[in-house]
Amino acid sequence: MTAETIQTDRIPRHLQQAMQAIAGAGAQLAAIIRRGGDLAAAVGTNSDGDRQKALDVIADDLFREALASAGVRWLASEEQEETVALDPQGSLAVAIDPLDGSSNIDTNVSIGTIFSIYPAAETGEASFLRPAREQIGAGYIIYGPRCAMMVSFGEGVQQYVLDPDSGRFLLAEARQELPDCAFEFAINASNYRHWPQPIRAYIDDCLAGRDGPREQNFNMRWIASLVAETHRILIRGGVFLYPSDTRKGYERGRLRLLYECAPIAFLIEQAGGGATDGLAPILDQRIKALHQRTPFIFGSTDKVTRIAVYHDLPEAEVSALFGQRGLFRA
Ligand SMILES: O=P(O)(O)OC[C@H]1O[C@](O)(COP(=O)(O)O)[C@@H](O)[C@@H]1O
Ligand SMILES: [Mg+2]
Ligand SMILES: [Mg+2]
Repeated sequence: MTAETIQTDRIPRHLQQAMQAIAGAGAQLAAIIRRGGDLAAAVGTNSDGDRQKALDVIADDLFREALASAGVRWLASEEQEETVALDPQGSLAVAIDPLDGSSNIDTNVSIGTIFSIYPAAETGEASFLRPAREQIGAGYIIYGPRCAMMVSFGEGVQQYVLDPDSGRFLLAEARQELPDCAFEFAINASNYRHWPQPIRAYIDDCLAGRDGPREQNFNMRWIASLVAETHRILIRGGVFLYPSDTRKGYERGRLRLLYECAPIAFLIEQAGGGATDGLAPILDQRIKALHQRTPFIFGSTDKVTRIAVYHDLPEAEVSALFGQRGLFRA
C-alpha cells in the first residue's frame, strides 16, 4: 500500500483516492517549486493563447499522471484543449488549473493549483458542461511560505497544511469560515479605464474612503494570483473583482469558469461568502464551453451584494461623481 498523502478522516470515502492523488502531486510540485531553477522559462502557448511557462507544463504532467490511476475517468485541464480520457472504470471527472498565477513564478510570490470534482458522465464534455453547482468537491493548493490546501466536499471548508517532515497534508482547520467584516478589496486597478461603469463607481466609492458615501477607509491588494487572493480573503475577509472590460479578449473578463471561478465559488459559498459574475451566483451558471471565461466577484456576502446593487442603479446615478451619488447615504 502506498503512503497516505493527506489525512483522510474527513474526506468522503468515494473521493479519497482522487484526493490522495491530488495531495501527492501537490506535495511533489511544492518540492519542485522550493528547489527553484528556470521554472518560468517560456515553452509555448496553450489552446487559449496563453503563454505557457515551464512550470505550467510540469504541473499539468504531474497531476495528469497522478490522477490516471485514482478512479478518475475524465480530466479537463486549463492547459489542454480537449478533455483527456483516463481510467474507463473511474467514476469521477476532475477539472484542474494545474498552475495558477503563472506570472508570479519568477518572482517567488505564492502560486497555486485549483481543482474541481464532478461525477463522471459517459463523455468528457458531458462530465464538465453542466451546472457549476453539480460539483461534489473543489479546492486549491497554495504554494506559499506554507504549503496548504483548502477543500470542500459540500459540508464546509477544511484547511490542511503540508507537514514538511512526513510529506502529508494534515488537518489544520476543520471549518474555515469567511470573516464578514474586512475593509479590503482586490482588483487590478491598471484596467480602471476599461471597466464597466458600475465597477468604476464601486471602486471610486471605496477610494473616497471616509470622505465618500461609504464613510469608511479601505485597503487594496493585488497579487495577480487568484489562489493567493482567495486564501487571504478566506482567512481575513474582503472582496475580489475581475470584471469584464473593453480590452479585446476581456469581454467576459479573464478568469475561466470551469477551472478557476466554479471551484473558488464552491469554496467561498461553503465558507459563508458569495461569488457572482457581478449579478448572478457563479454556481447558478451552466458551463457551456471548457475554456469559457466569466467576470468574477467574490468575498464577504455584504460586499458582493453591494456590487450587484451598483449594477442595478440607473445610469445617471452610477455615472455621478461619488460626491453626488445618493446610494447608501441613508
Ligand atoms: O495579470 P492580471 O490581468 O492582473 O491577471 C491576474 C489573474 O490571472 C491569473 O494569473 C490567471 O491564472 P493563470 O496563471 O492560471 O493563467 C490569476 O491567478 C490572476 O488572478
Ligand atoms: Mg489560473
Ligand atoms: Mg494556470
